[in-house]
Amino acid sequence: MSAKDVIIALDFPTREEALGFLDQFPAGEKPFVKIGMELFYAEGPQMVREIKSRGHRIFLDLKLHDIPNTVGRAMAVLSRLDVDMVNLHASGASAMMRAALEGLTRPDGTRPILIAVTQLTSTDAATLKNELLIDTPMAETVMAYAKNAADSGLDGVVCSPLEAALVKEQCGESFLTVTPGIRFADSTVGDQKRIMTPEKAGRSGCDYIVVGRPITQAADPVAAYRRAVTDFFG
Ligand SMILES: O=C(O)c1cc(=O)[nH]c(=O)n1[C@@H]1O[C@H](COP(=O)(O)O)[C@@H](O)[C@H]1O
Repeated sequence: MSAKDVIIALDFPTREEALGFLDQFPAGEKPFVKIGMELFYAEGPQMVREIKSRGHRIFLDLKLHDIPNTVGRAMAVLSRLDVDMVNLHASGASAMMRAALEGLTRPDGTRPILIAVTQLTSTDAATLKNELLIDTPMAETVMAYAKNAADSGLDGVVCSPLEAALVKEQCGESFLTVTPGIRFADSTVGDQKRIMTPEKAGRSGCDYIVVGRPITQAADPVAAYRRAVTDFFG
């Protein structure tokens, strides 16, 4: 199942802004995109269908986290949307992850890729210890969540690029690592804490890098996307 690609985070508040962004790409260039809470809450499932009909692969990033029954039933609804990847929080624990997998699987046995967020890339070691009250070091925490996700039958995790190689080592080469927290050396870091350049991420066992503001806020977004692709593939 392992693949490699750059996913653009379409973090826009309206359909017009999201489509306006995509319209800058030439007709034959169809980047893999992520639709997150902002765009989905604003525009709903129709936005997903419209972007899919334009030929993009879609990671629907809604980070589900609730009791197993609720997450399983919500995943069954999401499975009717033709998305390629969905996610949940691994901290919801294994019963929730198994319910999600079951809910997501369509009657014909197919389903989108399901990945689990381990620790958000905006969380650093101090926050982990002082606010989340997790005394285990970051890498060990991410690894424990990743193993739980793998044991629950999920396809991979969202982690920072800093942990990707270790996840691959512990959970197997085909277990996907989807990594936000990507910044060019000359990018603004913003709220991200565990970051890496696309170039280094490409050499660190990341299957997919998720890049938002360094592309969407660039003066030339198409050039910034191509720069990320070139750097990532090396
Ligand atoms: O699940 C995610 O996609 C995600 C997990 C995580 O730990 N960190 C993280 O930044 N993300 C998402 O990845 C994107 C990163 O955007 P930028 O920081 O603008 O590159 C955002 O849409 C986040 O919601």
